Amino acid sequence: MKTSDNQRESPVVHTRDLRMRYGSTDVLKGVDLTVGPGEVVALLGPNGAGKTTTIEILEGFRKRSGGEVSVLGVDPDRGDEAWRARLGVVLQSWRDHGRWRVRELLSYLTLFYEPYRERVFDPDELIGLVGLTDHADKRVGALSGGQRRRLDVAVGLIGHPDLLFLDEPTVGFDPEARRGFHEVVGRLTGTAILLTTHDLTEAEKLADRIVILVSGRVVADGTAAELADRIAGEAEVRYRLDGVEHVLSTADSTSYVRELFAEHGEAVDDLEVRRASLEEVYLALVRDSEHVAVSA
Ligand SMILES: Nc1ncnc2c1ncn2[C@@H]1O[C@H](COP(=O)(O)OP(=O)(O)OP(=O)(O)O)[C@@H](O)[C@H]1O
Repeated sequence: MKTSDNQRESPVVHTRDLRMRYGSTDVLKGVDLTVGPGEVVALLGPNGAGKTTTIEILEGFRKRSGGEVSVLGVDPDRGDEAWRARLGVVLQSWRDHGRWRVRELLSYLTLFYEPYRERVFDPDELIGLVGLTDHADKRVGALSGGQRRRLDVAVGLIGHPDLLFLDEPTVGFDPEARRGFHEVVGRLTGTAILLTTHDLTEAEKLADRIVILVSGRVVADGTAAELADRIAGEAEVRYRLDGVEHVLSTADSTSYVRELFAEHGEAVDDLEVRRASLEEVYLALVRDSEHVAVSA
């Protein structure tokens, strides 16, 4: 679903001036965050920026110091079981369930969701979706790190959540497992997702919108392309003409390429148009924001 469509409906997550203080340290300094129905939002930021703290407040695991928070229309500090059953949570690490078997655990968890949800996942369907079919009868404690993480994702999804929190979901995945996970997320429909990650390729691939948090403040919020426009209005165009390589920067690469072909047609070879990568955009925004935070 497109961001513009989502924003017309009431958001599944909405915070205004969210604040968190540990002792005398302010770690969230007025965070405004919105996630629309079915929207996938990536929360990025350096270590210690406040991403996990934000997610834990939204999940109802941590009590905020100030500001307004609504998750699925409810203040997380007052969320009941029925509210919790609409959420899926994949934390950074779980330490429980080692003696359970994969299918057994997921089947058991459906019992919690069934009284509240119209639809829960069939455990075997979900096991297939996360690529654990060959391990369905294994004890959880005997899974590899990556297999364990796939199970974590399955645990988060079993109740067919309206909103799924994923805190660094693919840490420890091999490239194939990561791709498998991205496919799983891509196939989910009707579930809004708020994920944290340090993998910018993952953020760009999965997210409709990217929110960058630095030192407890949102410093950027938009699609990857919108963020790129903020720091770099120009794209780099490379091509080869009569065997000679040309490289130039232009603010209107579409018109440039159109004119290039109109003039030279098939003589143009190896054409490449490159905008700033999300990594370049991210590093520039974080650098600027940290500079402002230090000099303020
Ligand atoms: N229980 C706590 N008591 C005191 N300070 C805390 C507590 N939990 C987190 N902090 C501090 O709050 C700040 C934000 O931490 P948080 O875990 O939210 O950051 P993060 O953006 O998720 O970082 P990372 O990318 O490293 O996971 C950090 O400076 C951290 O040391």
